[in-house]
Amino acid sequence: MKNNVMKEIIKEKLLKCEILLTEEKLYLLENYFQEVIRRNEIINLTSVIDEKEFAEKHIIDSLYLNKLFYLSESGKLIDVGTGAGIPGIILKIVRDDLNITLLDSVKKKTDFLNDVIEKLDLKNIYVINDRAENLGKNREHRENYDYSVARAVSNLSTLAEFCLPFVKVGGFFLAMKGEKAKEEIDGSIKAVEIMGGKIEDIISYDLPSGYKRKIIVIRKIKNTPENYPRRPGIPEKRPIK
Ligand SMILES: C[S@@+](CC[C@H](N)C(=O)[O-])C[C@H]1O[C@@H](n2cnc3c(N)ncnc32)[C@H](O)[C@@H]1O
Repeated sequence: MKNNVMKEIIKEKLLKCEILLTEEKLYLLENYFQEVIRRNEIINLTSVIDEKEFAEKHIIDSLYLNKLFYLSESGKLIDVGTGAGIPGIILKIVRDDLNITLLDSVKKKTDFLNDVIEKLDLKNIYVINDRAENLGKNREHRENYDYSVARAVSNLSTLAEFCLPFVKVGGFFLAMKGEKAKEEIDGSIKAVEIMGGKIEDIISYDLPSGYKRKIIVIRKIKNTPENYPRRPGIPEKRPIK
């Protein structure tokens, strides 16, 4: 079985980034990888199926969020457009204390996430099948999280409308982005402001093979106006400019 190979690959890459994990956590990460690959034959979860690439582009990238940004103990986090559970499932594996909600609009993906959570016996993690535009209006979720995160979902202007309504005033929206983050920031200033956010920091890092990544840290400084997010589809069709 390839299991141990993946565990060693993850371990070696983590060491390069000075991230130390217990054998138990490495085992869970390896099992998560196996589950994604197995289900990927039936539903399209990721185009990254090579072990080394998966370890770096998905696992290490998600763990950098935990390494570089202080996520408070027992904080509540929502991963918007989580897909196969990235970064949400990976964060949950290393952070028992965080309360994590995984949101995705595709039912096949949320079914997969529920299966994985059961198989890996993860606790304090919840899955919701809905669109961000709908859930952001729901009183139980609106301005109810310390953090919202999103990776590879949309441009930053649209993401501000998807993600900031979930965040309490004083909390953060963390956008995981690639090299072109600067251009995206320029096009999102108005949307961030309208949604009640303020760009506070841009954290840059390189993955072990040199891929350039950024975390855009947006603090929620005032409530999101009631009329946002707009109807499903509108934030993507007509991003605020
Ligand atoms: C390219 S995938 C990225 C998945 C994962 N975050 C990652 O980094 O691999 C984008 C995901 O966002 C979801 N998505 C797109 N728009 C959404 C919306 N308005 N509400 C909820 N989920 C959405 C899609 O279903 C898809 O699973």
